Amino acid sequence: MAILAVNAGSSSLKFSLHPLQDGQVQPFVLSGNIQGLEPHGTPEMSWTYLGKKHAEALVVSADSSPFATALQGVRALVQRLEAAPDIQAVAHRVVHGGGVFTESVLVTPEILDKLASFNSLAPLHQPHNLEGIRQFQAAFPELPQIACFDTAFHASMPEVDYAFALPRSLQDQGVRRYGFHGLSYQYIMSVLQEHTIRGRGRVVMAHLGNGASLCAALAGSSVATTMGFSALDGLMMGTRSGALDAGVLLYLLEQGWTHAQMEKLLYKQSGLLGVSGISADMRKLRADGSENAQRAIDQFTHRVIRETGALVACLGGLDALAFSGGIGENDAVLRAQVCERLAWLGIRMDAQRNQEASGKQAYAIHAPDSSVEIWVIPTDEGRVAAREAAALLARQDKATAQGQAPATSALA
Ligand SMILES: Nc1ncnc2c1ncn2[C@@H]1O[C@H](COP(=O)(O)OP(=O)(O)O)[C@@H](O)[C@H]1O
Ligand SMILES: CC(=O)OP(=O)(O)O
Ligand SMILES: [Mg+2]
Repeated sequence: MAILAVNAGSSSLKFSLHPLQDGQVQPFVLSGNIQGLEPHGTPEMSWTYLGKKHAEALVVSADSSPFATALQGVRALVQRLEAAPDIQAVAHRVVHGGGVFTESVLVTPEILDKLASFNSLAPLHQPHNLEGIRQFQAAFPELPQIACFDTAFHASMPEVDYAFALPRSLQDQGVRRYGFHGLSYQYIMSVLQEHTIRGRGRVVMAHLGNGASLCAALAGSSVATTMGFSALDGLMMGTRSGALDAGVLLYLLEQGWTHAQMEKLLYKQSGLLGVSGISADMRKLRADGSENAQRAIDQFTHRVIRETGALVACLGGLDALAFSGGIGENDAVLRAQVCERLAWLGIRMDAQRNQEASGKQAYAIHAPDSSVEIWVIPTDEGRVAAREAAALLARQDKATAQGQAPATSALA
């Protein structure tokens, strides 16, 4: 038996198949990624199955889109794998659970409708997430589809952090900070706590990928995060602006900008791409070497430093800092600059270990005299989604067994 995890991110579709042993989720046997999902893009699917690497270009038919083709590609792949364990459920990363879903749920048509009402709060993600659920439901109608929420990890945030300074009536309508990347933070936290007692203290986790955010955790629970009501707030990202003075939006409205133009600007034309005018991809900017590329990188780095300082203030100090996401896991220069500028906290990085960290599992990069531990932890949102799904199925089985118990004893 196994759980298939599907993670439709803003720039890629990731999938993984996790066998279950005695109800416990094992590391994946299949792991893959599809890039090229932008409109008119050419989806390229690459995957590793039982340790062997494969790649395939997917052909988008005239009546389809790159994203729908990608989902069909994953479906077809899992159906043709040889010796694959039977899939027991599909676990989907769903970015927005609003204030309603604070834990993973078995998807029903009513739940799907409710989740669709959050589409405009995460337009780069939520429609993709839900399309994934619909496609897999149609392809495998006998399998439970389980939604696992990015927002759920932040349900522990205190009101003083999640409330905006707006009239209470708006908060009652759900206008508040939710926070995202929760599956990633849940994973990073579990690995950190496995490796160090500091994971139970004051921790800042940096998920720096195409979408980027920071989370402050105390004793393993989220107490503050940089993303807000939508996945636009906080850090600068690949194509998203991050935190922006709301006055800019009022100005643009006054200038006649439409909702669609503003949405495109904030979600797709800003961030590293907008500032550099070159690319949203940190690797390309590092390789570019131009002044515009450097300006974008410097701004990105500065925002990470500035927001880390704010979260450390919320925590009243720092015991451990963890880097993750495509940039956090691989960009040693960014990690070094962030740690250097946070030296006032007693942070000391081991330069050699920082260079060695990329590609390793949970690697400590602090120097022996550092008062803060620094870790690089490759994230695995799929594994957390699979764990969530396995736990939900186990709870259901238990409830069913308990429901049957009186009938059994009555028979006896
Ligand atoms: N070696 C590297 N150095 C710097 N940045 C990298 C490296 N490898 C990947 N990245 C960056 O990671 C980002 C994508 O992160 P990822 O977490 O995979 O994205 P997503 O949010 O789609 O899951 C891109 O900006 C990419 O350039
Ligand atoms: C919430 C979010 O920004 O997700 P991603 O990093 O996958 O874009
Ligand atoms: Mg991501």
